Order: sequence, then C-alpha cells, then structure tokens
Amino acid sequence: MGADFALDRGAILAIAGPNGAGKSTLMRLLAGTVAPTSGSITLDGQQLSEIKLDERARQIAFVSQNEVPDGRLQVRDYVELGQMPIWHEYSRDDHKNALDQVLKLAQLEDKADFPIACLSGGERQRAHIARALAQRPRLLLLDEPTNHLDPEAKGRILSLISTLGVTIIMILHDLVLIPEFASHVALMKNGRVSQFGLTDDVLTSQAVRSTFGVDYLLLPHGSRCVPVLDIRKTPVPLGRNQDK
Ligand SMILES: Nc1ncnc2c1ncn2[C@@H]1O[C@H](COP(=O)(O)OP(=O)(O)OP(=O)(O)O)[C@@H](O)[C@H]1O
Repeated sequence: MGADFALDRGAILAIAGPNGAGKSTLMRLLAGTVAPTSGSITLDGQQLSEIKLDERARQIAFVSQNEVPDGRLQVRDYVELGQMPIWHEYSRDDHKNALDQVLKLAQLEDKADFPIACLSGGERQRAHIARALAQRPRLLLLDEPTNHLDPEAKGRILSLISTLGVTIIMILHDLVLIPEFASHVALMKNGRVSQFGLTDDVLTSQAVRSTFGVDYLLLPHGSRCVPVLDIRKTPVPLGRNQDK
C-alpha cells in the first residue's frame, strides 16, 4: 500500500480505482481497523494509533461494504446505536431530536419501526449511513455509499452527504458521480494512490484512461458539461446481422 496525501477539514474525497486496487484496504487503514506496517496516519495532527479507541469512535464513523446488523433490530434502534460513543455528551432529548433528524434525512421515518431484515437493499444502505450520521463524526468514511441504490436515490444520498459539512472520504466506483459530489479525488492503482488532488485537476480523460482503460468524456448538456464513460471494449454495433 502506498498513499501520501493530506485532506483539509470539510473536504469530500472520492477514492476510485479498479477492482483490487486497494481502496477498501486504504479505508480500513483510515478507520483504524487495521494498522499500517509502515508510515503513519494523522487526524487533526494526532497519530491515529495514539488516539484511544473510545475517542476514535467519537471522531470517525465508518460504513463498510459488509455491514450485517441483526435483522431483528428495528431501524430506529439500529440508527440509535450510532449515538453510543457520544451518549454522555448530549441530553436524552437532544439525542432523540438528533435521531429523528437523521431518520428524516435518510428518508427512513416511515420505516423507523421496521426490523432491518424487512428493508430493501437501498433502504438498508440508507440505514447504515443514518447510523453513521447519528454518531456526529468529524470524519465519515463510506465504502461504496451508493451500492444498491437506484439513480435517483444515489443522487439523493450523495446530495445529503455533500451538505453535511463534515470531512468525508468515500469509495465511489461510479466515476460520473464524482465531479458533482466530491471536492477531491484519489485515484488508486496496484495498491498505490497514483494521483490525488482537486477533482477537476485529477479526473481527466487521460487519468481515467490510464487508471481504468476506458474513455471518460465531458459532454455539453444544457448550460453545463456532464461526464460520460465509454466502457465498450469491442465496438460491435448493436443489432448487426452477422450473416449479411
Ligand atoms: N485480509 C487480506 N489478506 C490478504 N490480501 C488481502 C486482504 N484484503 C484484501 N487483500 C488483497 O488486497 C488487494 C486489494 O484489496 P481491496 O479490497 O483493498 O481492493 P479494492 O480496491 O477495494 O477492490 P474492489 O473494488 O474489488 O472492492 C486485493 O488483491 C485483495 O485480494
């Protein structure tokens, strides 16, 4: 693993790279669930390894790809678990209001009394994110937050995330979402962060081609440009009659 970058507070970093590039491993290092064999990670100037576990739990929320909560838990109770690390910092009323607010933000008010097992994949993903938000973290780590979400829900959850005002590091496979929702990008390849910087500087056609081997274009659409990926490898026209 090779990564050397610094992110300002409040920035939103998207990590992108091919399968197996090391994105989830980097996330686990940032979350402190695994320790680096060399080098160091600092949060607000303090070595992550020196921050006590309970303090780390107050500051960093992590939604991994493999969240498997007890399906019998009600959504409200599951989201409330996010408040555990900060339970003594706020009053009971404050917690209740905050809980109602994150359930509303994640559009789960109607499902608050449902068992987790009865949620759709997209609703479950929103519940994981709501639980992380309930923690009021300073750093929010999200491994593929748009997994299982339909296009409209992707836009909604990323819009929500991008207006929270907390520092966010998220893995996003969907490159076309990055310019709209991330201030910074880290491109990874072969276990290394090959490029890091402001999204507009880093996410270029050339960088995408060298990282993913596909074409990335910005096409004019109304008053703005929208990103488009051309992922075809063998450009055979659809519907061509092979016998003719
Ligand atoms: N616990 C582990 N032990 C050994 N190798 C591992 C372990 N976890 C991950 N790897 C390997 O490290 C490499 C990077 O894995 P990682 O999950 O970080 O990739 P990724 O970029 O998140 O991939 P994807 O996009 O497919 O989720 C892979 O080759 C993987 O097999």
